[in-house]
Amino acid sequence: MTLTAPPRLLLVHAHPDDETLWTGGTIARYAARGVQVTVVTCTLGEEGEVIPESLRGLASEQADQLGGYRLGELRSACSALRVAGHRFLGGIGRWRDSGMVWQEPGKAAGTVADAHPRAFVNGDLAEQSDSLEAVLREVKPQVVVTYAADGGYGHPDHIRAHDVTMAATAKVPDVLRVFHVVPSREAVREGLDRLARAEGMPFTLPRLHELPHVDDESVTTVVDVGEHLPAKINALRAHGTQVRVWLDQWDNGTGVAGYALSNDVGQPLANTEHYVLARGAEQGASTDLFGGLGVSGTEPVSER
Ligand SMILES: CC(=O)N[C@H]1[C@@H](O[C@@H]2[C@H](O)[C@H](O)[C@@H](O)[C@H](O)[C@H]2O)O[C@H](CO)[C@@H](O)[C@@H]1O
Ligand SMILES: [Zn+2]
Repeated sequence: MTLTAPPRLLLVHAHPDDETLWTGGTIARYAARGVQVTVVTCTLGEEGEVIPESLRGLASEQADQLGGYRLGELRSACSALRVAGHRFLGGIGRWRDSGMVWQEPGKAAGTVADAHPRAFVNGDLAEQSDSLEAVLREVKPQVVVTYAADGGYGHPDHIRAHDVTMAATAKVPDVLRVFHVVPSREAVREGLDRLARAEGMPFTLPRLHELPHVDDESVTTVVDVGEHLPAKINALRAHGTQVRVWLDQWDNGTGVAGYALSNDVGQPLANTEHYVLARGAEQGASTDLFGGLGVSGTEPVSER
């Protein structure tokens, strides 16, 4: 019997919670198919806001212990999604959450956080790219996922994660495909319509233009994650300082699910996650990150 190594997927995310918010269904889907999934997180999320009143003392401007707490949330979420391996870029604590960039009239863009000496966006891009390259050469993923050049919604750490990933993967030829995870306009629109019809959602219902989204013509790959939404919901719940989950009649399997971050803006949970192929062969990639690569072991176990 010849043993072949399992297919390998590696995802690069900026903060603890992004792996689930952006790609939780995809991770659960491929892990369930025997794909070895590795998540690289670039910071500990130290500058995040804190939803539960009882935990607000952890915030950076108080005890500054949120990073350590979010480490525990991340581990629980990775377990719920069946992540096989996790790394912090440059090792745990190397890079700090840079904070959100804000623009006050007459003031330069930036935050107190991004003046921190370890702020991710202030780090040396070459050092950061070398760190990721080392992980890529160790893990040897066929497929890598990160954000598009705008970071998905403009957060400076997300933009830097994109830059680091594109620089590192360009130096590792064994990476057969690089995808950018993107918010599909149609999926966001349909999800907001579902939330609008549901009763009792406790969040502010935004309009489409208030949520990040891309034109669906740019989407190359639509991954069906419907059967893995329970795992994604459990992982979202693990990130309790950052996310609140709302389920409407979910137990009958046909309900409506949504979530909100600390800004209390409702966002839909969709049955699909969407990608733009940034590098590699497009043939076969329309519904499967590994489609057409001839990498066995990514089809459902029942179909083998
Ligand atoms: C999903 C994500 O990237 N979250 C980041 C983000 O958090 C948001 C930020 O605090 C914003 O000001 C809030 O309105 C929003 O609700 C938050 O989700 O930025 C944080 C600071 O860099 C980061 O820790 C968090 O993971
Ligand atoms: Zn983030």
